[in-house]
Amino acid sequence: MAARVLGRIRCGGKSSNVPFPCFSASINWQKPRRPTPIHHIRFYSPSRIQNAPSIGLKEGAKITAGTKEIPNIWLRDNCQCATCVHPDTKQRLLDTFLIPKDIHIENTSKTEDAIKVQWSDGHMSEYSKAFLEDTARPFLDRAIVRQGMVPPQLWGAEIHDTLPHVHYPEFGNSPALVKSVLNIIRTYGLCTIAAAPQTPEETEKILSSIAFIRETHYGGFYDFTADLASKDTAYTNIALEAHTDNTYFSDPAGLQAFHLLEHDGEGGESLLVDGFKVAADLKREDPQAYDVLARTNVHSHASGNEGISIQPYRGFPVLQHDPVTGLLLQVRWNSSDRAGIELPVDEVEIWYDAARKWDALLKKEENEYWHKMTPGSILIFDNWRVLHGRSAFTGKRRICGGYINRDDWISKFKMGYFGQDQVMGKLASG
Ligand SMILES: C[N+](C)(C)CCCC[C@H](N)C(=O)O
Ligand SMILES: O=C(O)CCC(=O)C(=O)O
Ligand SMILES: [Fe+2]
Repeated sequence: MAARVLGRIRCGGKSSNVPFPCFSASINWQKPRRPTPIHHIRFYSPSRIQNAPSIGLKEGAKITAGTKEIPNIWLRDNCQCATCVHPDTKQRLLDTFLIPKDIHIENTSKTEDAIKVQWSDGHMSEYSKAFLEDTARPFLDRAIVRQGMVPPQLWGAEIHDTLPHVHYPEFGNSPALVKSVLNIIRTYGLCTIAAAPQTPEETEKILSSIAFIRETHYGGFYDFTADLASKDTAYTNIALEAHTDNTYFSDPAGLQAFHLLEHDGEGGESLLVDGFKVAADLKREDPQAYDVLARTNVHSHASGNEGISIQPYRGFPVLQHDPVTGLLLQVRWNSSDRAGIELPVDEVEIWYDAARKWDALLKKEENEYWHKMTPGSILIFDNWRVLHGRSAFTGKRRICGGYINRDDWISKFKMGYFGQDQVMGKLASG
């Protein structure tokens, strides 16, 4: 039976009898109903938030939010009481598919900021007004807490004069330090911890208080010089153009940290570029090139080390957007680690033309922030937004630091910025 079902699956446009199902893009259910709307680069701005939809009760006992009727199955499934959601683990205890298909409201009572519902299956639920209001907000507003969005401050070379930083002696290694650092990074894409202890041990402790440090084929917490300990140009003294790290991972590290511990030679200046700012420039100057970089998947690899060739499970565009809200979420750019471009070979020039424009903007003097790192100053930046590089150098140059996963630092950021109650309150409806 299973074989017959598989046999009907279309594979690469043809019927296939292979025992492994493979799905081609021509299968209808895979097609989005509308093409992805990335014709606009959007950044979240609080002024865009619309007024809360009004919550009402409709004849036939339906709860309404604005003009929308909230389906009873959704409401019952998202009851937040202690028998439906485990109070400690916050996981659903309710078996959704035991809810009768014809579940309906027997009775309601309204207080100032909540609605109590008596269900036809005998259960009682209470929904806060805020919870119900969120259900009918536009997707972009609903994504704010979930995606930890704050209005970004875009910057160029002028950030030199006002480099976002916190002063370590003011905080020590405390939760307040982490909270301030993450708030700054979420806004600017980077933060420096000034006057920090100049040891790898203390640097590791500070980074670990954000979240655990990611292990990669380079190790965990890193402490490196130009000795080719790993076969990657980072471990040489040659110049590195602006890039994001880990383009060869399916899930590139979210944060990256550098703490220069020593340098006794010349050069080795650090370069930082705000990828979101440059994306906004490209969008304005050449929307078509922007679109090509947003839609063309590119592959990447890390293959220098014996027995290793890391490649992501699929190609990703240079400018990665949320398919529903259109928000720019991630920049992936490392020309050194680039592999295949997912276009028919006779069409790849389209990508090169677009990438050339992007590259030229990245290299504009007004977008490049150059500085020399010094011991005691820990630089932490958002590797999904800010590109980094360095000039060639001589002498011994030693840097320590680490990677932190995107989901882990955003979790920490959200808990600090919005607070546990808001984050939990938006799980179902936000
Ligand atoms: C940071 N650390 C020294 C560990 C490694 C650097 C790896 C650099 C690599 N080409 C990339 O772009 O990801
Ligand atoms: O040496 C530097 O300043 C940075 C090297 C680099 O790009 C990296 O380690 O990811
Ligand atoms: Fe790098």
